[in-house]
Amino acid sequence: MTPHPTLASLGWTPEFQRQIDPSELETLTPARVTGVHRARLSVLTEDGAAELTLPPDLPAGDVAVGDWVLADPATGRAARLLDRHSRIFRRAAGDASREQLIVANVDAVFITTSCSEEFNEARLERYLALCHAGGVPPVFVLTKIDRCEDPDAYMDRLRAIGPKVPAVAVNAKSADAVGALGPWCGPGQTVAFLGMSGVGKSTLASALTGLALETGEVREDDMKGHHTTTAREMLAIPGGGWLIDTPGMRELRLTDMAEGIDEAFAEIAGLAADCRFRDCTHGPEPGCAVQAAVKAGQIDAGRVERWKKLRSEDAEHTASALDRKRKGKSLSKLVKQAKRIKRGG
Ligand SMILES: Nc1nc2c(ncn2[C@@H]2O[C@H](COP(=O)(O)OP(=O)(O)OP(=O)(O)O)[C@@H](O)[C@H]2O)c(=O)[nH]1
Ligand SMILES: [Zn+2]
Repeated sequence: MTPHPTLASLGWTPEFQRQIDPSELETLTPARVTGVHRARLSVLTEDGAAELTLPPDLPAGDVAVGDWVLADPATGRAARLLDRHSRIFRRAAGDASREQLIVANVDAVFITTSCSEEFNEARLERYLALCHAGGVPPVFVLTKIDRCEDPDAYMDRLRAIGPKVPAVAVNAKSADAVGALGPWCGPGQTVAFLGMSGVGKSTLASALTGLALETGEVREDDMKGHHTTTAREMLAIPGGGWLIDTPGMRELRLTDMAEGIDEAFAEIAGLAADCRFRDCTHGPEPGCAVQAAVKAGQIDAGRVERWKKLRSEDAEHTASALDRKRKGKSLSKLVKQAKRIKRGG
């Protein structure tokens, strides 16, 4: 039988403690969300796994795996949602101003890529932007180094797009892989994987958790039997941490992401502040600090082009979503008017 977890081992920190009044703890219990269902949450508390109902003012869409709630054991309800320190989100369909939460309270995201044709700067920069937008520290994980002549060349390319992002190189199938990810998977730490299909995420996730995850399934038995600390979407890492592996995380598409772009391209965004014109397109106009830096060989021209492309895509995305929203509003106005006319009002 697995011993019951402590709050700290579940990822509870002083940051969450500060959000609650000590008197609240007389009746309420902190609980980590391990599954979000239509009207119900699966959680882990110091007493083990439990199911909570949702209060009317807390829709399931506002809660994500990884969140902390205060549970009321008397009613079996989630009484209150605590502020999260990080999240992965995408834009809600049709409304770019609304966030659709994917996961919450993640301490590190492993942006996973391999030493192969799949390696793509533009895509990795998008993943970085997604992490920055949600306040999640990224870590680069380069896989398949055993199949490559010169993994260092790939490491150099990673350093070029994220000089401050920690990077590790592994053979995901070797016994050392778990140790390489260890620094981010200590007690109470929560991690998740991002990356294209086939780069080795499942291989690494299986190695970390000791579960056979290749099939994307965890047997029902494991839920009821001995592994009471293991939920399907938040998996215990022996020796401490937690791996969040939700369908939402797996299905995250790169076109969904927003913001975080200027942080992923900090050195370029910083220069743009020095352009002569405030609305500089960083193209042919005079006094462009970005183009000047390219000419001086201080920044990479390809990277500037990718930055511009991401920013224009982002602007387009936001504009079209706003447009749809406006159209939706005017349509509902028309419908209301029509109803009024019908009623003779
Ligand atoms: N030689 C070698 N093979 C690897 C490495 N990482 C992954 N593989 C193999 O590559 C294939 C795909 O790995 P997965 O772990 O399933 O990749 P994934 O990212 O989970 O892919 P999806 O499940 O489709 O998202 C498997 O056959 C792995 O055994 C590595 O570092 N070295
Ligand atoms: Zn400029």
